[in-house]
Amino acid sequence: MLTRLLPHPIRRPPEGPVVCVVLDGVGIGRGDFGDAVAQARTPTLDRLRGLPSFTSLLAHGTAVGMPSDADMGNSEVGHNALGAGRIVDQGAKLVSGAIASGAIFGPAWRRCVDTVKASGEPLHFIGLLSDGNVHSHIDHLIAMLEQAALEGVKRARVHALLDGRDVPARSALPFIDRLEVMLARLSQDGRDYRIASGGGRMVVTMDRYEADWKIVERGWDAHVRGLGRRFATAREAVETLYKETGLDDQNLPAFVIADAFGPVGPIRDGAAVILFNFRGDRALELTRAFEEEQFDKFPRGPKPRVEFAGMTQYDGDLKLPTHFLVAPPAISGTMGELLADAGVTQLAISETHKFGHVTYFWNGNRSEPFDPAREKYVEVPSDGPPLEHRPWMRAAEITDRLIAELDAYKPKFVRVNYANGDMIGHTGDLAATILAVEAVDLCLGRVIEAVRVRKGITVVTADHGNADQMFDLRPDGALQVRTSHSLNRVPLAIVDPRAPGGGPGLAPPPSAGLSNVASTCLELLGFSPPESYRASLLAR
Ligand SMILES: O=C(O)[C@@H](CO)OP(=O)(O)O
Ligand SMILES: [Mn+2]
Ligand SMILES: [Mn+2]
Repeated sequence: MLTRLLPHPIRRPPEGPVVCVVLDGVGIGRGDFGDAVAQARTPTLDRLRGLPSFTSLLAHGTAVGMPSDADMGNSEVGHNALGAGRIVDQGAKLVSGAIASGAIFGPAWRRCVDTVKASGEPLHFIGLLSDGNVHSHIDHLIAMLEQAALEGVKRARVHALLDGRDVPARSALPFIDRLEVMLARLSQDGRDYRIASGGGRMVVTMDRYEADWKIVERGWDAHVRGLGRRFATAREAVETLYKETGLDDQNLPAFVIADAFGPVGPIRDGAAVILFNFRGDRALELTRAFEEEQFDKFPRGPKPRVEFAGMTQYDGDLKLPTHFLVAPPAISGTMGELLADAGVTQLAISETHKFGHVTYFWNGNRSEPFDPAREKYVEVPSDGPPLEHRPWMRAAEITDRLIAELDAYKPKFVRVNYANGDMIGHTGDLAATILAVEAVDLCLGRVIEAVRVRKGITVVTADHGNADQMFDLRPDGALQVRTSHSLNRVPLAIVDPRAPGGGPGLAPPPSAGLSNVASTCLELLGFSPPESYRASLLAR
């Protein structure tokens, strides 16, 4: 049953809105030359640091439901924690737990294995080949390959998406080598296990929020139809493409592995396909291509009649995919749902790259509004790549629209995501990332002022770090460009012009993290947070 929000005994909501601003990928770094946030000119952030209502929050590891504190944060777990007000065990943890207990090899796995044992077609695995633990983990793939061999599956094919975004920029080869050793070991006793296709995750298969279906089409052509440039091995593909394009893993073009008989692993009728990514945003479009009868996003060709399973269910509203190996994190009673139930109008706004972050992730991996009459979701269309050529992205347009909606739609609660620190941080381009942070700071200043004029409160935070750490120190002492998120803490500031000093006093509980923000926003809106939520950051 849904908890009802009750009025707070003492706190009164402001006359205007409460606006929660998520500066995606803007953490608190070491202030050194590799910290693009520290290097940027940020008068607004500087001002926030001087408020009594400024603190820092944990945004990685167990504080956001990851298996360990060595795991960095990411947008999914960060926005889940922000929206749900609790720490929920996340995909990374649920899947490794399900492997340890064997629960992953349940009914959906059975269907796949039985299908290929009956047809003689291969069991196909598609997913991100790294140990980033943001979308996937290579250990999960290897555990499933071993189990398949144990259960007598004769043929398996891996369609390997190259990462370089949650792991070092050119780290594909060690992962490929590790997989090849495993595949060679399993290709005995009449078994035939091989890599069949692949490509860089940002250009092949892993699009999100329908930013560019071409990306999925490239993957479909390579994985399903066996169409694309042919190589004898994945190592040869990657080495050749490095040399020819100069690109890093995330942007390498698609490739197909072929032998004397042609492509080794097109996906044909009678096969089974497991999408082994556990995170949904970049898995949903390929899932739709496999599951939807009517499909017009790209010329799919005849839909292969295959048994399809996702690592988990990626969308709880759309029930996609139908079959999945591991039950997704159960996240209900998010602050969006409670506010909708209480009749509070809400606006969620971002540009395409992060649109689902403030809707789908914020709402516990559900894409639909709870009450369309009281919620407005605004997507500002993003630019195409290369994003580092436009580090300001759509920050100004988001800000224009947000301010316009404060008067037109008059929402009581707003959540907005600025993508720049994260999306440009992922390119590894330090100069562009400094500009990205400056663009966001300028817009943040505009938002705070617009909210102040309308007698509202602004809450500023971030979902994880990224721009705050643009280099890693390698063991040999050399610097290496860092394209992945950081493990740093993130800022939290509340601007409430009613309070002396410009913001309320804070009393953050020990190890306060992103999951403490929802209660804080609910209190600022004049509600008592539910018992099940983590404590508010406000001093009593
Ligand atoms: O781009 C993505 O998919 C991830 C990194 O893998 O970034 P974020 O969690 O910020 O969306
Ligand atoms: Mn993010
Ligand atoms: Mn990111």
